[in-house]
Amino acid sequence: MTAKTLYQKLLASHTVATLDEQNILLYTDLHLMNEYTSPQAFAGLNDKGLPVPLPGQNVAVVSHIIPTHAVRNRIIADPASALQASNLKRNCDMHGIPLFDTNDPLQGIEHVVSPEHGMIRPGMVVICGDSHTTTYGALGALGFGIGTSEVEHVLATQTLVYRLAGNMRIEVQGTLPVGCTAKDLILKIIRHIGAQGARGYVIEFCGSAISALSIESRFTLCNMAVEAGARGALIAPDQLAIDYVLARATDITSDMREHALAHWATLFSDDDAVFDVTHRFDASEVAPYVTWGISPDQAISIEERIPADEPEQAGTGTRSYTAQALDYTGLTPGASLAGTPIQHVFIGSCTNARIEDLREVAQIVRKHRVAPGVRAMVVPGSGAVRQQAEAEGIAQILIDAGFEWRQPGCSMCLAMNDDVLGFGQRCASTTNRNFEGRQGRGAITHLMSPAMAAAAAITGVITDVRKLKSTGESL
Ligand SMILES: CC(C)[C@H](C(=O)O)[C@@H](O)C(=O)O
Ligand code: SF4
Repeated sequence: MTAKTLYQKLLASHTVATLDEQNILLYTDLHLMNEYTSPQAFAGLNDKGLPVPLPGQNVAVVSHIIPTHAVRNRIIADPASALQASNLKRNCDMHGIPLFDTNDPLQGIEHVVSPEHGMIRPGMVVICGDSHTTTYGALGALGFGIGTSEVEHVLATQTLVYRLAGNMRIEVQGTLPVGCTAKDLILKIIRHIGAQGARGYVIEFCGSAISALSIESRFTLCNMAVEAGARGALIAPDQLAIDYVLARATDITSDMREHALAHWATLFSDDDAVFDVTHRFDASEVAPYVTWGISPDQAISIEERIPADEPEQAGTGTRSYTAQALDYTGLTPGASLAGTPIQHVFIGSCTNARIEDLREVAQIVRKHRVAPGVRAMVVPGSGAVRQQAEAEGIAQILIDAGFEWRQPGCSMCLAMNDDVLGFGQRCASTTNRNFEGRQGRGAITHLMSPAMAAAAAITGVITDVRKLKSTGESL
């Protein structure tokens, strides 16, 4: 038997048919949907009069357009968004698809909600019309985003035509320094391999630093793999991942458990498996990372200087991407990012709005106040996260510090609801994309960890959280 990577094993167990050298028909265990990328797919299906044969293997969550004002009954004021939500409900009802609707107490961001309920399990193929479906690699599931036409195909057949990807391994050995998190690690990785550095590949993360990460930190890591262009991200499931799943997947009976455990034990890359590309990183070299530009790979450690402006792309006469980015973000080449004033702090998104993230923020802002002139909001990733944070007293710490404590949703991660930043506003954000206008027209996004965003909130400027700790200002 030839040695296989974990990715190849997952493909082998889900291949319905080989179509040609590059494409297979892939079976999918779970299809997640949101209100934003599903309407045309349902319309196509309904026009053709096709049923959804396996409705229980599809789940929908209202994520993107939902308002996050802290009121009990959320009403979507924007007519187009309200229509998307009501269409989703109608389509789910029609086809018997489970839905976390607008006012479901467990609603939230689809990628936060689904693992919480034990829906994501090692060895699964999970797809969604959303690029951050790579998140599920944290549990040893192959997750990836699909387009709307594919959503229709999946609804009708639970399969899709899948173009094979290459195998990339990213090995991280060593220990993350104090004050550094999975977010800093992934920003460093993306900075080094580039926003297209994993294009065409599924990344398998491995090494002692990866094994040492909590499951929530692994979600953060795999979530952002797509920002390096990856078609998927995987971490071989270990005991931590198995315990996480078994604690939540209450439908796994004791008979099924033995079978599941035996299967999950096979989910690793064989020793002799061949990777097309391997990158190695040393976790001890990670420092808090912050983006300075308009692409997630335009990131530097807080100790570095903003890169020099390259006036034009060599010989092309067109402005370099660095120059364009600096123009947009209004930063000075050669200056330090530390000390840059921010007007807004956003703690949220499928990258960093889980309970561990909020605990970390609370620990830093406890007994502090959000700096004058700064608006800071926390948007929990799901209703369950929100409830837990309230039960643990975290919400109160955040409120006492002056944060807005909001209802769950995507919110200002992409400003598709009414949480939109004003022109020229600079935001310390725990999200995953810093594209131009992502959080509002003319708004500037600095991606960073929850700890770094917390430090920015209480100081009003981009701040090295490690310095804050060493001066005893926090805790
Ligand atoms: C709206 C959706 C299609 C999009 C995605 O695919 O990722 C969004 O979630 C994002 O983060 O930009
Ligand atoms: S939280 Fe942000 S990145 Fe995640 S699904 Fe929503 S919009 Fe996309």
